[in-house]
Amino acid sequence: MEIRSTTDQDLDVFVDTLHTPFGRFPAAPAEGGGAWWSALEMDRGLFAVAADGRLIGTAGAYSFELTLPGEILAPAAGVTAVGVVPSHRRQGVLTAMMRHQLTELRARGEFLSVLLASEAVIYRRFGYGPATYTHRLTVPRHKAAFALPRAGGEAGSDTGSIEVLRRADCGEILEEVYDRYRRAQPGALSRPHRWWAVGAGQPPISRAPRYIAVHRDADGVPDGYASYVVADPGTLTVDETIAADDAVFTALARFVLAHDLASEVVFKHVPPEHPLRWQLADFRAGQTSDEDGLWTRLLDVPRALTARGWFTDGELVLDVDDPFLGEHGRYLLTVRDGKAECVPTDREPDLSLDVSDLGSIYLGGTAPSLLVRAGHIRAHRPGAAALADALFRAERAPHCLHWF
Ligand SMILES: CC(=O)SCCNC(=O)CCNC(=O)[C@H](O)C(C)(C)COP(=O)(O)OP(=O)(O)OC[C@H]1O[C@@H](n2cnc3c(N)ncnc32)[C@H](O)[C@@H]1OP(=O)(O)O
Repeated sequence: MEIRSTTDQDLDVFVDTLHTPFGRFPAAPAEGGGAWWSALEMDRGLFAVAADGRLIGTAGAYSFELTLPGEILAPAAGVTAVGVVPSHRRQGVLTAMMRHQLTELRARGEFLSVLLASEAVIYRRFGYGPATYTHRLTVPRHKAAFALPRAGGEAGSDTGSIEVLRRADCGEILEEVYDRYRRAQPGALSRPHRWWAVGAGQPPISRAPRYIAVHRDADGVPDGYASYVVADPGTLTVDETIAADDAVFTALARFVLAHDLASEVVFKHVPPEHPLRWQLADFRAGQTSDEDGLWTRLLDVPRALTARGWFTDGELVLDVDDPFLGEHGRYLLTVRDGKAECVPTDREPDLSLDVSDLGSIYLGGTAPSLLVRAGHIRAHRPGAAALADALFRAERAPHCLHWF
């Protein structure tokens, strides 16, 4: 078997080969727009080729920016389009592609790789760990009354307005509002202009018909939107709610929850620790289901740890094992005034962990102490896990709703 890079000329055969592992045929492009694969970066793709020349596997990567805690924007490879044809599964094809890809990413100078996992059992062995989470919230309309927030506060006061547009008429607004939002949201990914231009991905990037409730501030500047559609038997599904702040999110949520002829509203992506549930008069009104979002992999531990912002001072010695790449490092992490230094050390470790666990705690969405309790991370002294919790926390829960 051989792993080879793809070029633009390979797009059709790449898409065709990729669909076989999923047992599906490529769907017709969404109405008036491109198919999701029109955003593929074919200079970053890989084919696995069998000894007889047959194409048996694919993998790709997008060039994204990931927002790290502290509103730091870092380049991140978005691994995608991974598949091995059913006749050649469990023979190490994916393992060979992952090894090749990680080596290539490092050669390009990248230090972070992220993905959305089709199955949770696949990627930990390659050093990825679940790092962001998202909630699907379903609210029956008859239970959708809001409690009046006693203290008022930011979430209670909206001075803006909402207008309903059609997806086809407001692409530029969506692109602008999303871009402003993602720069301030830890765990969010950029949506390169190309995605919007070709209508790749899922709604509202794709041109599938959708209504867009656009929120504007008091000066008329768009600062949020909810992309939605009502389908039989009266389910209003919100693809995503993007908001500059809590007040805008609340205004948009109130708006869709008041939609006539909808018997229930499904918010596909509500960030963890979101106040919406607390704002409803009936605390049990919404049913939530949790999903993992972004899986993160560190390719250069000191670079990744010094890149993000920090919110508490402290010092930790981390003993990091990377079994897939056969590497091991012990680092002294020192945080002062929002910035970290990370240097090799011989000091006794505070925590021993696998690089996939470091990926899980990196964006602040998974408490290190949780992984200590789960038996993943080993704490070598009392207080080490609590200190790690305080250090790794982000300004708010990381969240990624970009599908790729
Ligand atoms: C980011 C994305 O694109 S997510 C999309 C991922 N693709 C899919 O889900 C499409 C359908 N599935 C597939 O194409 C394949 O089964 C893949 C890509 C998931 C795995 O490819 P394979 O070539 O079979 O993986 P490979 O042989 O290298 O497996 C390595 C190890 O992972 C395990 N493994 C791989 N996939 C799975 C799985 N789906 N479930 C359980 N174990 C798995 C293997 O058993 C093996 O374990 P071992 O080392 O203990 O023997």
